[in-house]
Amino acid sequence: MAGTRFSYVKTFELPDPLLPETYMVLRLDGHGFHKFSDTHGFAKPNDERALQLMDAAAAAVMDEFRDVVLAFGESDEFSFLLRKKCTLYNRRQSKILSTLVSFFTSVYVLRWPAFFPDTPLLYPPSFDGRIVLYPAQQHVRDYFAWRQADTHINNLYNTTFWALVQQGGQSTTQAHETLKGTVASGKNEMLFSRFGINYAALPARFRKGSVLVREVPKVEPELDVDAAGGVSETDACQDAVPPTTSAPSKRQKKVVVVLHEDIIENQFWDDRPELLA
Ligand SMILES: Nc1nc2c(ncn2[C@@H]2O[C@H](COP(=O)(O)OP(=O)(O)OP(=O)(O)O)[C@@H](O)[C@H]2O)c(=O)[nH]1
Ligand SMILES: [Mg+2]
Ligand SMILES: [Mg+2]
Repeated sequence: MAGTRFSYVKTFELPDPLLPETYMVLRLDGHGFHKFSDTHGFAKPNDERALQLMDAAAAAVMDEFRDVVLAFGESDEFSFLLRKKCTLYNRRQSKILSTLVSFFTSVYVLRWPAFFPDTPLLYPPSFDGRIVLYPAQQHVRDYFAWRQADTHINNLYNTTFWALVQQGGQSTTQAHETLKGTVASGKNEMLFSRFGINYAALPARFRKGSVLVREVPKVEPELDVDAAGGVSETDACQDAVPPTTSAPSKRQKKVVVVLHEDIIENQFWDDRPELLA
């Protein structure tokens, strides 16, 4: 259509390049998942199937987009770190954002039946997204620390809240009242003394969220891929290396693994200097 009298409209389309040499963090979040989780009967406070489905969709994003070097997920959100030198789509913001968010959403829908075999998807889920640029390594560290601290705060609150309701017989209004003004130690104590729950013993997935990185598997990957390709905890999400019993060799391929470990302290980052290279 170039050259027609209509083509001037193209000049209204503005470029939206992202600043070069900066870390890109893309965060997506389920739209109206309070309702979506209720409608689809998610377990409270944490639904393992739903969290695993989020992990599977995020792993698929990492398989598709090699510039994504790290992902962190909790609840209905996932954050993706794209490497500093990334030139994907010439760093056009709307192109990167819309493509990754729609890809994630498609995989979420495509894989739904594998994780919820007995629950039909009743309406289409959607995810919003944003990209934030961070100039320094410390910002990236602090960003991911912020999200993991949020995971812990929310999970401790939600675990105590639902224990008060489900085991303690309180109404949701009463449970909110009970928790008003409490600090972390108070909630831990309440969980233990009233409900016999040792918070630290709860699944790490719930307490720490999901951390996805590419790694040469330390052990033979458990190809726990069910009929529809579902993945499970700590597993290879990408094409697995051929089974071997020998030490990792150069021929072994990195795969996306799902971890549930601390990313606030230095250890995680010291072990993986390539993430912030
Ligand atoms: N029962 C249950 N609910 C969950 C789980 N994960 C997420 N949710 C729900 O999803 C919500 C996510 O929070 P938000 O993203 O702040 O809220 P939202 O309803 O998605 O609203 P917007 O993001 O603003 O569109 C939580 O408040 C829960 O209601 C889960 O594992 N189990
Ligand atoms: Mg949401
Ligand atoms: Mg959310």
